[in-house]
Amino acid sequence: MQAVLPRAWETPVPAKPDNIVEVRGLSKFYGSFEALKEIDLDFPRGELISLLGPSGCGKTTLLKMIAGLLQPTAGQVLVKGKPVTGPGPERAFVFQDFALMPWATVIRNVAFGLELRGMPKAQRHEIARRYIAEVGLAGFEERYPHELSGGMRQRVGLARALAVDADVLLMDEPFSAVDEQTRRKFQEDLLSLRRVQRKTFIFVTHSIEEAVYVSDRIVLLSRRPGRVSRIIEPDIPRDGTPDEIRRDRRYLDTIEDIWDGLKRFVD
Ligand SMILES: Nc1ncnc2c1ncn2[C@@H]1O[C@H](COP(=O)(O)OP(=O)(O)OP(=O)(O)O)[C@@H](O)[C@H]1O
Repeated sequence: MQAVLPRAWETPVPAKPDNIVEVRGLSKFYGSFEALKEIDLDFPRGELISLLGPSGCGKTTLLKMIAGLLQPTAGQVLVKGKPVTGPGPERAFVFQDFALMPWATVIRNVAFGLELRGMPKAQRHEIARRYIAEVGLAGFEERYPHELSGGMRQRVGLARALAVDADVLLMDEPFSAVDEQTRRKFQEDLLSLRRVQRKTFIFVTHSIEEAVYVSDRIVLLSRRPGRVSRIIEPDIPRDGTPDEIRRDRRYLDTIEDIWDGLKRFVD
């Protein structure tokens, strides 16, 4: 009997993953010091991805190369399929110290990226007000950074990044400078922002718990020169309360599993 061959139009075409950022063969030397080695990574659109690894493994270096703030020694970063040669409007970097202008009000700080683009004041302030409200700072538009707590300044930094409507938000330890309560509140805000906006968040953290709690995907880097050691997709329930999630067996087991992998890199 003759074998029945599938006809061309019946052959399923595998869907191309929608990767907004692709990192290909990326290496970085600082002089003769090798900080990162041959990194290959895909960052799917709309996901929250964290970079985790021992101190000095090159997390910030990787983030800055994705931002276009630092040139790789070898390899390249592609954003929407195009090679990165410098910073671009589709990526916004939220700095660790949020780099707010101390002499400018919250609204001016949030609207600053739009001001640089030459957008008229009324229009940029309308947009800025929307994002200030979205990060929970309505009513603080006319305040100055020194009048705000660390957690509030952090939100201003986030609102500024959101206001320029970048597809990718790059965050270097966004939760490091605040107390635990603010940190947890901010994590919830980040998760709800991710639900409503289809942004891709890439962030550096030192906290395994935090990475597991907020991430769709965790990239674990090895000790320097940093390489991709593992990629973890935490399978934890997202529909419970924060306390329920933090008590869930899968959440706790994922933390344990990552710690097992990480502790061999710690001296
Ligand atoms: N401009 C620079 N010149 C020389 N060496 C650098 C420079 N920037 C970073 N390094 C070194 O490269 C390595 C990676 O630095 P990077 O800040 O990317 O690591 P990291 O994983 O973010 O560190 P941490 O977790 O401690 O914040 C470190 O050993 C660091 O000392």
